[in-house]
Amino acid sequence: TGHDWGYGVEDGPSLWHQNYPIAKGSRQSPIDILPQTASHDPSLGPIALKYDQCTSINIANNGHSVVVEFEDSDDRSVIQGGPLDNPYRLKQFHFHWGGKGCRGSEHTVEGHSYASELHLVHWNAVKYETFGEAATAPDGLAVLGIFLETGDDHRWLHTITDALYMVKFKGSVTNFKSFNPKCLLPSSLHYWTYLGSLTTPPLHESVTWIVLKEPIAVSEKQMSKFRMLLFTGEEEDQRMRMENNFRPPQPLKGRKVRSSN
Ligand SMILES: NS(=O)(=O)c1c(F)c(F)c(S(=O)(=O)CCO)c(N[C@H](c2ccccc2)[C@@H](O)c2ccccc2)c1F
Ligand SMILES: [Zn+2]
Repeated sequence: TGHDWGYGVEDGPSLWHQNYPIAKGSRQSPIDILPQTASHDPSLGPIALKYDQCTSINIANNGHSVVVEFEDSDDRSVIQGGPLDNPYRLKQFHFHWGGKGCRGSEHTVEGHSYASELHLVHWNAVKYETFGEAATAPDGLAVLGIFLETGDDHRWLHTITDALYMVKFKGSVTNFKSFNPKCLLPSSLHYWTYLGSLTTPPLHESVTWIVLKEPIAVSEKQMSKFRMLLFTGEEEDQRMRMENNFRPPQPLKGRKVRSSN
């Protein structure tokens, strides 16, 4: 069966509700963030990212995004603090991006889209046995979102963009060891946080979103390397460039967005 969803006219975000009715649920992501409306919550402490012992395994094109997977058999790389009651284990990170010079982020800030958005997906291994189990629990996942805007070259993103040619086709995977995503963080860890969902099917409403306020700068040349990836496999004759793999903002439905300071 493979995946029954995508980002095209025939299988895109506006149609996902047909196979995934939760798409019209009460805590869907992404959202448009309104900084003035976000309530500053003094009880919200800083987030802590303990990635120093992290172990990346591989980089893959899964037909929806480019994903770097991590070893998550112990608490070697976790996010904690902020709105989280437990440490959450880093499982993978991936990106969303647009077409040439267009919008591509999932979250927007007062309607403003960024060129791309990096998601670091973590799961609550304290309360749940497996990430699959965590992925369906209301407090199972924590995703750290980082905006990418075009500007100067990002010296560490090269490690990723230089590897993309090896995973051009859907289903391709290659070794990608000892990459520490700490190098992709902006200088400030100030954030907005709210309760939401995965932004791709199965759209489980299991995510505590932590979106950093400060974007990182990447060059247009680096962004263009993401766009040479393909949604399609090597054996398919119709080549489809991987771009605009983002879900648009979803209704807030009364949710509160909180702000660290
Ligand atoms: N924007 S988002 O963070 O919501 C997001 C994506 F946008 C996204 F593209 C992926 S994906 O893995 O690349 C393909 C969709 O499954 C995942 N991956 C899911 C996942 C991976 C690791 C740990 C938890 C969740 C996805 O693979 C998944 C969801 C539910 C159950 C199992 C796996 C994901 F979480
Ligand atoms: Zn994502």
